[in-house]
Amino acid sequence: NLLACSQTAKPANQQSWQTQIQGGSRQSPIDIRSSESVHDPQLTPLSISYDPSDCLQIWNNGDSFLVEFDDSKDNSVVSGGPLENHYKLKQFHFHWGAENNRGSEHTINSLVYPAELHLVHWNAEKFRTFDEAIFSENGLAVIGVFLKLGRKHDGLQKLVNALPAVKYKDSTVEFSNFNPSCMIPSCLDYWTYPGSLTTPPQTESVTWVIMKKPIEFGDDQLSAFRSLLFTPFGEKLENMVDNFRQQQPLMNRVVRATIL
Ligand SMILES: NS(=O)(=O)c1ccc(C(=O)NCc2ccc(F)cc2F)cc1
Repeated sequence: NLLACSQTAKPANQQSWQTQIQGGSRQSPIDIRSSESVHDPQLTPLSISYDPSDCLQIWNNGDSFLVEFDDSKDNSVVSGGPLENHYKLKQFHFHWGAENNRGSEHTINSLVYPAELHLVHWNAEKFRTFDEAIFSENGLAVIGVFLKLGRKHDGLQKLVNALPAVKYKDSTVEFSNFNPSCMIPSCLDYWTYPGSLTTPPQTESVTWVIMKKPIEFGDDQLSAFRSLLFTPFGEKLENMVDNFRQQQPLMNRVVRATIL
């Protein structure tokens, strides 16, 4: 069992306030060194199919804003690639920085992106609920997509327009008919490795699938992310920025890469 412990010795790159999971051997995020990744010919393309009618609401949970999906049906699923089973989409969220030189959780050869999207799925063939899967081996599959600044992302604008309604922590707003497929890059090449949640309880239940190609979005769209607040209504205003974890030691893990 993984006990969060704040008093263990921390590797140099570990920020002091971050908990270091005691005995954690597969923590996320990591720096992906492309030259050290292993090309695995057995890695097939991901099969991603989302139903926009499963989209329910946006929730500011004080860490990020989550776009939550109805996972009671089997319409929004990912399978294939490194995944043995099909995994249902539960929510997606982002991590970003206060400035453009930081924000992503994973890095590629130490290159940082200004933001990173996480599409969070749970193994509905092996577990009955998301909460059960989150604490189980092979429980979750998270697709990571890097965001770089450039042209405005037309598909994202609908989401950006809804953010002022969830400015404060613990606010939610109804949000429907959004297809997350618009945020998946056209190139389906990816890296994959065994890891963890990047926020507490940082359980080591995640198969990570990091898309090699970033998507583009605009400065104004990133500014809208930065206008959200960590704090609830009535409390001191703290902009929701720099909600990313530091990279963790790779330890005894291999990152595999597709050859598509
Ligand atoms: N950034 S990430 O993609 O790695 C990530 C994904 C999901 C969660 C999450 O659902 N946390 C809430 C939560 C929900 C249920 C539960 F049992 C425990 C728990 F932490 C946290 C981090």
